Amino acid sequence: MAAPTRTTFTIGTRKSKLALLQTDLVQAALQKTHPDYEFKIFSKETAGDLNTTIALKDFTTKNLWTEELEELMIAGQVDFIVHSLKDVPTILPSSCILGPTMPREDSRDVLVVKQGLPYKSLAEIPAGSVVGTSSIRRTAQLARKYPHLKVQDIRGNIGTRLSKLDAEDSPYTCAILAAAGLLRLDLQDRITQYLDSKNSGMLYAVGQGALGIEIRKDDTLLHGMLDKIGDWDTTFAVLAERSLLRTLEGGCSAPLGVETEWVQSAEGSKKLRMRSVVVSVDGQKCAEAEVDGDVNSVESAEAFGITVAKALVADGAGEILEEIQRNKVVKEGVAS
Ligand SMILES: NCc1[nH]cc(CCC(=O)O)c1CC(=O)O
Repeated sequence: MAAPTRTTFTIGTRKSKLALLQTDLVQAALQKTHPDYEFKIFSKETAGDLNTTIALKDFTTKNLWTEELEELMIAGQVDFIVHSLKDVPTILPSSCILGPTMPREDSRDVLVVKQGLPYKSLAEIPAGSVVGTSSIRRTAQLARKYPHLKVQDIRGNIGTRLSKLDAEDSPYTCAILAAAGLLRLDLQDRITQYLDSKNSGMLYAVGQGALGIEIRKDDTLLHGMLDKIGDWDTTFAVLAERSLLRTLEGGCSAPLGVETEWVQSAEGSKKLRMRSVVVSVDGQKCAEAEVDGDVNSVESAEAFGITVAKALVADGAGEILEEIQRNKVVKEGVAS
């Protein structure tokens, strides 16, 4: 007798407002392509949600946001997990894979100015002002391009960060956040400036703005279903970005920025253009690469990521990353 057909699926997610909203997007898309199936949501607070004091870059475990949900999926309690792709480690447990990626939200970082202050761009923020961010990537790029600004940690969910920024006695003049989170939460009014390579030299995180749908590797039924809501342009772009990050082996704490776009080449073919930067935390050293690649399959996307990594290493990225790794080892040695 054939195995009974599964018609009910449980989606695992973190409990934050943004995570739940993103899960709703995936649920709605699947419900549309598979109207006869039922998609339930199981939400859970993860270690990453609960600990908001330790600086993110000092965590040694890299998958604070993903590990517990993965365990539930491997145990069969949930069928797939919806993540913010940028929080998903580049190496997954051997029994898990990412499914196709849905169209990406705006992938850029944005400037958010404290309520009541008049500044319209990062360039207008006065010297000595404090920028709120806890990301090593944003800190390093700010140190490089805006050395006259100071950076201070700002932690928590997006709503929490905005309240910390706006608090009357807050030290911050502005904060840098991902556009995607603000747009999804209907907080577009708070976006003062979209940041990119041209207007500010700020590149975004690998996978930013995209959703990562993680499934069990052997779940071919679900993989086939996700194919119907996936978008190849997004899937190939984020595969290439993740391959670049994996190759550099910096994990989620690498000060790596990317900017990926599809461009029409002179010969009329479509190419994936990737700008990338690795910056030392103090902003003193910087490696950059801009490469166009023929990307039209999972394999060519991953190969392209490796090509970009090589170009970055040729420009000095290896030394910068080794130095960060050395400092980490020293820090952990002192702490233990
Ligand atoms: N680092 C936390 C995080 N993970 C995902 C998002 C939302 C944007 C996205 O999906 O990329 C954010 C907030 C931020 O960086 O401002």
